[in-house]
Amino acid sequence: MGRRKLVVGNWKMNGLRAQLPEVEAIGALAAERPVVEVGLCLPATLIMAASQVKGGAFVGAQDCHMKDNGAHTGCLSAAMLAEAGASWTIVGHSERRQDQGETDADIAAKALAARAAGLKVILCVGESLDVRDAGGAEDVVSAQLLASLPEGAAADWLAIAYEPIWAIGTGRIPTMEAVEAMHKALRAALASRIGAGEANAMRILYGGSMNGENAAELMAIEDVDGGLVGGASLTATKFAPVIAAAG
Ligand SMILES: O=C(CO)COP(=O)(O)O
Repeated sequence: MGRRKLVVGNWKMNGLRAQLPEVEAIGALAAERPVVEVGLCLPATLIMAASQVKGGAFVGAQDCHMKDNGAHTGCLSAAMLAEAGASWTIVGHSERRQDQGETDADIAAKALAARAAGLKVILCVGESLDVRDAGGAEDVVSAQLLASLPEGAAADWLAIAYEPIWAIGTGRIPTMEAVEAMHKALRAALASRIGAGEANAMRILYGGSMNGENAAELMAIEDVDGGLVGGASLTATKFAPVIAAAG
């Protein structure tokens, strides 16, 4: 189907300038493996310095505001992040949906703001453990995806990350069958909104305790087009086998 694998590290609230050598080492790994698209979504304070040493990796942000500018103390617009050197941003991570109370509508608006500033976007969705245990997680997450999907969603600027909340930072992952079923359902949901051609071209990443041990198996699943990686992206040593597993 020709979807280039996309492997992105999300450093969350981790990283000072002392970690720039890790960025540089990950950038070197990415340059060695151009078949995979590799990036790091960093704390905003590191974006500018990281873009000087990023090698073959792209540098991204972890969130952006939905407005271009204005009275929003402490927030950063997509244009600010782009100017600092970001070429991608995450929107809708479950930690922000939870900690900052972001709604599906907020997330769609953020994605549009990012696109308007020239950023590519990783839009995150995923279910809680209660939803997983109750059954029907595919329907719940598909509905969440369609509710937060921005207008004009297209594969050349948007990727989706499926991140089961209960798998984030826990060392637990769903069964391969469950991941396969979810990614298939999400692609079908995308097709219902943007058409089969665009949906087939769009990358759907898996995230949640992905590491060097499980990445190859996860990324071998037909509709898994890469990973959004937290803890295992913080050093080049840990991230290297995840990147290698993608191609
Ligand atoms: O939330 C995640 C990436 O956005 C996943 O984090 P972990 O890989 O640390 O579980």
